[in-house]
Amino acid sequence: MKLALIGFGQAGGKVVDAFCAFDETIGGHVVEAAIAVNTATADLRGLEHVTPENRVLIGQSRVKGHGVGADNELGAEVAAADVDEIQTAIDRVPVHDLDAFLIVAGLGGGTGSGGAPVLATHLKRIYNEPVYGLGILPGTDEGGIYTLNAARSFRTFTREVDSLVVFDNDAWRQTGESVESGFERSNRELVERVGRLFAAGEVSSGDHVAESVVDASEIINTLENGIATIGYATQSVDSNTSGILERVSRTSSSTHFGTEHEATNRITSLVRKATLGRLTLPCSVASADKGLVVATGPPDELSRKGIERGRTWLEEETGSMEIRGGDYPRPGADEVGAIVLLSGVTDVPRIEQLQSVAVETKETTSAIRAEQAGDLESLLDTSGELDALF
Ligand SMILES: Nc1nc2c(ncn2[C@@H]2O[C@H](COP(=O)(O)OP(=O)(O)OP(=O)(O)O)[C@@H](O)[C@H]2O)c(=O)[nH]1
Repeated sequence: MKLALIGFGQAGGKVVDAFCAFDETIGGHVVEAAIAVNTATADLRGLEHVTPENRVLIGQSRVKGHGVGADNELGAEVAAADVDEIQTAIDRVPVHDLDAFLIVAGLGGGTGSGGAPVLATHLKRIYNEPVYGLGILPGTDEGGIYTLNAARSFRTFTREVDSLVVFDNDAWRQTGESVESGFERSNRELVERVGRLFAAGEVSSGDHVAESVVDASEIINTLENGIATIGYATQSVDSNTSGILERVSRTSSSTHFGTEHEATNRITSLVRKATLGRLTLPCSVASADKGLVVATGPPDELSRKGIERGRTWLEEETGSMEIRGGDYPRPGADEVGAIVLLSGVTDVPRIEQLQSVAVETKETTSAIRAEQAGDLESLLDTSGELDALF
């Protein structure tokens, strides 16, 4: 399906940039427009795939292009004040070709954390197309202020979008990695999942169209409310071998049975792996309200029976009757994959932990501020011996 991507803040811009690069690599044709919004000039300058006219600097009169320094209330204020500048860039997007907007932001900082929910409210007011969010949670070691920002933004962003796909930096961190290379790798993992999911609903007329190909409306119907998470698993197949097997299968029914059986089992097992492996936001799968199973790979590997079995298995795991399934054929691909989208998830330990640390941070910060005000007053107190100048 066709998306207008809007990256808000540094993380948002970088992820949109990586998304565009990935979309080009796989020929996904998902990105109809890519816009980056920031309060920091330097962050916008670093982007490669967002055209200069689609880089929108906001809040110049307040922060002079230096960012909002993790103050997300200021981020929200600046976004509300300059929303017309963002709209000018969106006005250039051919909205009639769009299936949805996707606003991407790191929720721990200031600009994206505060600005993304403001933009979501604005877009919902103007357009009929769904507005999705892609929110990145900070690592637990980033400190109280990032956690507090993320918890407050998460609450607001979830309320303002049609669905918030969440990526937890904490769950995707690897030991021994520098922050920068860690982000680069996480961003690749993130855009691979989100990019392939949306590309599945964008099979163009020239592509091989399978019988049960996923349609944009199935993604839209799955992403109807609340919080969403994505799982992905792949297995290599030798495209030459699969071609040979297909040729052999035409002449030998037992080989045909063997190959089909293998393809069915492969897809079913990949659906399980994608669901039970690392999700973009780890959660209890049973709490999902809706789901979508997409099998991707060379057309002759996409067993309908496998998809159906995977779909039924996910129905049992979630207890939901709204699990959709389909395929995304990629002729010539050398691997088969399963993408699992779970939406409306409600049992998410990481969110509960984020919220309780945020509440603690808020209480501690207020106590420190009150104490500091008292301490300063007593430091300046000269028992009436000295007067202030004015
Ligand atoms: N996954 C991922 N997370 C990132 C990346 N860059 C920053 N983050 C996370 O995003 C949060 C910080 O948000 P930023 O986007 O840097 O901040 P900002 O929105 O530009 O806001 P200010 O810098 O305060 O003006 C932190 O929690 C980081 O962990 C990235 O490239 N990938």
